[in-house]
Amino acid sequence: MSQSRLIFVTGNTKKLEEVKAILSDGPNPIEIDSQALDIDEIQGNTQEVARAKCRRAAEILNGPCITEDTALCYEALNGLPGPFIKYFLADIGHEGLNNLLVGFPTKNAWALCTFAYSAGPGSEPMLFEGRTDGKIVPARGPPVFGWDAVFEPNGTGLTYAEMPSEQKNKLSHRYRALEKLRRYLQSGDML
Ligand SMILES: O=P(O)(O)OP(=O)(O)OP(=O)(O)OC[C@H]1O[C@@H](n2cnc3c(O)ncnc32)[C@H](O)[C@@H]1O
Ligand SMILES: [Mg+2]
Repeated sequence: MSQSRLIFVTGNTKKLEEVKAILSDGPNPIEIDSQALDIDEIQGNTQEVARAKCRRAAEILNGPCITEDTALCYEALNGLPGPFIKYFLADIGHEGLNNLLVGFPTKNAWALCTFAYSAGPGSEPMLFEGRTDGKIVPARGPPVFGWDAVFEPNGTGLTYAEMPSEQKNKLSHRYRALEKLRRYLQSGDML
């Protein structure tokens, strides 16, 4: 069994937990080291935000690394709050995230995860996106991780917060992005 290590730069311990669980699973596990750096995030679309953060992280570490950005996008709002979800969640909470959609016929939304990999300072980050479609619902389940309690992936009848972590980690936006990153890293013998 091959074993590889990679540095994941994030200030979010719940993300780190999920990334470790997903990448260490399966026949070709990738082990993660983490660095909790506080990196300024620019304004822009999800790809611009993801690239800028990874570029900066690689400069600070002076070496290869991955970073990740998560967006929650409402169909009725043409994809907003998108990459700004962190600030919406902090300021208006689960109830506010529902109230934003009062009066709109669709509660459809998608969770979008963008991993970025840089081979080191000056090396343009590569992006790996994963998307899970669902809808925004009144909060159900333990309010442990971000907006998990108000997002119900299609076909499950459960919010992310109500699912066992093994179930979320097989259908989540993060899982889908990490499958692409894993294929890239392992196909190119990057690790
Ligand atoms: O240091 P970084 O990696 O940037 O961590 P962060 O917490 O700042 O994360 P983001 O900038 O990507 O902002 C995403 C927001 O969405 C939340 N979030 C991310 N992934 C989530 C998930 O799978 N389920 C629920 N909430 C999530 C997270 O807590 C933030 O409030
Ligand atoms: Mg952040």
